[in-house]
Amino acid sequence: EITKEQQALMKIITDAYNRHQIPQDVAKKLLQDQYSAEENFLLLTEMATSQVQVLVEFTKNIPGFLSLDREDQIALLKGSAVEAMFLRSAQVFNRKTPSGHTEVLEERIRKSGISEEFITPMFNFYKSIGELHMVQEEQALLTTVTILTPDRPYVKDQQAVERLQETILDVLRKLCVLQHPQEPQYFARLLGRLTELRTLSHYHTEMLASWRMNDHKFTPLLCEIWDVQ
Ligand SMILES: CC(C)c1onc(-c2c(Cl)cccc2Cl)c1COc1ccc(-c2ccc3c(C(=O)O)c[nH]c3c2)cc1
Repeated sequence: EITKEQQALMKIITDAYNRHQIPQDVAKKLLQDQYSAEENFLLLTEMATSQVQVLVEFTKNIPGFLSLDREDQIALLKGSAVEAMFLRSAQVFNRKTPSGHTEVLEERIRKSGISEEFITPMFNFYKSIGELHMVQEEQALLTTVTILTPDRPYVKDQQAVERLQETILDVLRKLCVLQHPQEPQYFARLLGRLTELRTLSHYHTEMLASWRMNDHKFTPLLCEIWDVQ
């Protein structure tokens, strides 16, 4: 079962995950009433930029992350940003509370210049995440596992990242058994979502290329993290 130090680790990560969220005044912008493709793209760009800032702050709270090589920290952030944002936006879609963000977020994503071939897998993913009914600890740990993926491009000390990731995977596996005793393959299903995230990340690269073809501008932070412009 989960040891004392694993409990402590899970608490640190879950508290950090809940603490670092998009500011409500930024999220509320989703509710404003312009719905042109241009307006939707600008709003989503603002949300993504704010989400990346939140992600950077969250990552600093992952025990051991700041002890990694500085360049590897950057490589892990760049390599996982899109996947972490898919997980975070999936949470918004599967939130039960009538924040109203769910409908407008879906509407804006569907009408922001993303081609149908990417929209379908994207919303299939959101649905498959919803069906997992993850508790918040599982969401926080799964995002952390995604960030600590050793084989991202340009990571030098993959072993160091692997050691950190294995520590988190061990806690997540035990938590899944505790939270879903009637579903022994639940942990495997969670890890299956990480494979789906990689595919979405490849689609995302093409989404960026097609937005740029139509002369869409990104913010400096997004250009840096996504190596565009
Ligand atoms: C540059 C733009 C156009 C872009 O490119 N690819 C993607 C993109 C898309 Cl379109 C889908 C998935 C991942 C990415 Cl990066 C995006 C938009 O990324 C987003 C959009 C929306 C949120 C988002 C919204 C609301 C909330 C929320 C709340 O309401 O309380 C709490 N946290 C939230 C986060 C995050 C990131």
